[in-house]
Amino acid sequence: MSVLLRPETIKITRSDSPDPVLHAPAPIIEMKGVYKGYGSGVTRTEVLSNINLKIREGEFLAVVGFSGSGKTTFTQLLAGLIKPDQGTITMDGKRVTGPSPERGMVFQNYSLLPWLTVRGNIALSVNAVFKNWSKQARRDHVDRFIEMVGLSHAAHRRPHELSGGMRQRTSLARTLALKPKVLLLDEPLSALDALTRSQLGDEILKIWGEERQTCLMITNDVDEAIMVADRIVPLNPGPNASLGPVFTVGLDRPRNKTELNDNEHFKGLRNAVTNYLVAVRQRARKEEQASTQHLKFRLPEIEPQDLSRPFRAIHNTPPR
Ligand SMILES: Nc1ncnc2c1ncn2[C@@H]1O[C@H](COP(=O)(O)OP(=O)(O)OP(=O)(O)O)[C@@H](O)[C@H]1O
Repeated sequence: MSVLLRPETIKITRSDSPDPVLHAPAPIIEMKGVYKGYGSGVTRTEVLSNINLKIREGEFLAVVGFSGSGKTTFTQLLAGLIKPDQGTITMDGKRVTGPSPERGMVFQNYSLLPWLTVRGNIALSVNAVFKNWSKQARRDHVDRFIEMVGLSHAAHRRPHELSGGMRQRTSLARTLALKPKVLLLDEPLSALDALTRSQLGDEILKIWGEERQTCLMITNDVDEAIMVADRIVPLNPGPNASLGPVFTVGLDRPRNKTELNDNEHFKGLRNAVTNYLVAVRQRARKEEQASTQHLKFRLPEIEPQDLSRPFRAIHNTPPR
């Protein structure tokens, strides 16, 4: 099994594809020397370390990483929900200092308001962002996005009356309806069963194809990343997680999962990304073991006492 650990960009492209570097559109988002950790003193956790990334306008970028590596932290930084400890994040050349409707985020756990219907959840955001529009225009807009995610029949239902897939569709429609320039998807499919996951993945791609937003998806599934992305960036295991080399996907769209299973390019790319992730995890574990090896505890030299029969203590007590 070959392990790819080259630090430069790894390009696995079809020979007839245009060179993705030469034809690269301008970056819409740029992260420069970004560090982020939580807590202070001995409880401090360094999560992300020296993150440098350019997200190109209109591209679909997937960030893959193991659980706990800092993927959510990464998306929250891009969304402006949290601030870097060091470094800068810019969008269209302007510094990201807080959340903005220009960067829409779809969360792992739907985060819908339970007392509102599908329409109500979407309308709440639309009414807040497009205050200047007429009531009818806002209503039509909400209906358009409900239809886009195939939920017209369930528009009146509340979250507890929806399946996981329908909740995630509502969450997606709510974010898309704000017409963000950049769509941030934080493991949007991870809570779904395999079939719904694949269907909703296809729908996200269809919508992305129509709207041509810039899209960043976080996932822990390499196959899923290859199915959707133009480029894949691994997030190395934390603490102090940094980004790995960029893998260019270069497969024609639309991509068909069943057909790709026999595609040599797909298999090669899957192996390359998976091997990279496995190798960096092994290296991280070894480094962790090495750093804790000197922490050996010396046990005090004491004889353990048998406390299982407390009555012996009474019998052994010398007479007064
Ligand atoms: N608000 C916080 N305060 C303290 N530690 C945090 C906070 N948020 C995340 N962490 C820690 O940061 C690390 C990375 O968490 P994060 O949620 O970004 O990873 P993740 O890759 O998205 O994980 P998962 O795939 O399990 O969702 C973890 O060790 C987590 O415990």
